[in-house]
Amino acid sequence: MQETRGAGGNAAPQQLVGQCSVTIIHLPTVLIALVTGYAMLVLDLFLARRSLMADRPELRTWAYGSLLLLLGLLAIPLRRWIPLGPAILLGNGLMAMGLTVYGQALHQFVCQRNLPRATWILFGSGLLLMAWTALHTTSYAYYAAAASFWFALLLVPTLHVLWRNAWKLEPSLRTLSVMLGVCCAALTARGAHALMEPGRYVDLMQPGWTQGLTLLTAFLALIGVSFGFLLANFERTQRQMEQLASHDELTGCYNRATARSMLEHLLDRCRRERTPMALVLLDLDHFKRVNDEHGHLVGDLVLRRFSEAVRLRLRASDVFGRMGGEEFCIGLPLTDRAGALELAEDLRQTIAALLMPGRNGLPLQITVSAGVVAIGSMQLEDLDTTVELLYGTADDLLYRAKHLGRNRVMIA
Ligand SMILES: Nc1nc2c(ncn2[C@@H]2O[C@H](COP(=O)(O)OP(=O)(O)OP(=O)(O)O)[C@@H](O)[C@H]2O)c(=O)[nH]1
Repeated sequence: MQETRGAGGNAAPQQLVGQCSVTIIHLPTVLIALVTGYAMLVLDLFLARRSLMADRPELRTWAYGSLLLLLGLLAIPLRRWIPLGPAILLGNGLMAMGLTVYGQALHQFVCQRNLPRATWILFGSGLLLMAWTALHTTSYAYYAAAASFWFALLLVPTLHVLWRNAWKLEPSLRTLSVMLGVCCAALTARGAHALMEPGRYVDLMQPGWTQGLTLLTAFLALIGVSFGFLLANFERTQRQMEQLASHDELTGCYNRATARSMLEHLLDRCRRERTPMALVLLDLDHFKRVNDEHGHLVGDLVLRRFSEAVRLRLRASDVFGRMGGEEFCIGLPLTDRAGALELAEDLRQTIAALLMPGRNGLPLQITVSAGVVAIGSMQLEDLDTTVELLYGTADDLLYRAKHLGRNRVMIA
């Protein structure tokens, strides 16, 4: 920023007031700062992409969007050497393409969908409108207004998707949405101002404050959006790694180690609160046959469908884990013997009634056997009652259920 000082750069402050001094933003400086900022951003994104983002295609898309914006900014000085119309068309075309690519990356990240086709149509129509403006007018104010409204409109579908979904996803997306809103507002203000006061838009480098302020705000907000997007990607990667460490990838249940420690916590809590609990061990019957006759892919599908059906029947406080292969366990807080038996029997019937698509679309049915152990406050007081012991008892009961012909529930 600098101050215009009228005639005589060393004028005293009183004189400045008399001469109505105006604070301006020095646009060449702004441009150099923005180019430097975007160059660093592009470097950061391409480096982050190499180290972390082999499986984050959205970040790769974002890196290319930033590169397009950088090239668009670098194209601005071309106005010195080539006619204004083509120079503006090239620079603004690259920037608009960069914003559209940003929209594509955000759509992929937020809702796993591509940008609506209407946005690409908007991009193409805007390019045609800019070309028409270049042919029919030499007024920079019209270029500035058309480009600003075009850029702002290109952001609207992405803003819409963000406002609807960002609050449920990674926290960084919230600040990102606000920054994108600020960018859109700054561009709209610039477009409106250019139409209302064309005299202030004779040239991009014309001294003044509105032109510089709106440009600076829009592009700085976009840099903020980019860092928000990087952070959101890191947050998602971290969440996915935590999920992988504690959950079974195929079924989404807790894995064996996590289920064990959750059951320990459950037992401790029930012991402290003197409330009953139960443990159910479930094992699919003749699962080897399913694999042999229908193939492993169908076997995997059966495991997924089975877990979904069980999960639907459970409460949020129940602990559902895959202990290995086709064996699952359920920890039931606040559940006595009768309640546990009712649930296990209910699950057995639900699974027996499930129809799944087998090889060549043939219907496939499976059954499950269960061993159930329930403990009340008496057994909880006995410190020898451990998860190991409960698990061992349920396993013996499950073995008996298998031995007696499968598709049945045995309870202690
Ligand atoms: N498709 C698939 N199969 C699995 C997976 N984990 C274990 N299995 C298979 O599950 C089968 C378990 O077979 P068994 O232990 O003989 O048990 P079963 O055939 O169910 O017999 P019973 O338990 O006695 O009724 C094996 O063929 C394993 O290869 C998995 O993640 N996906």
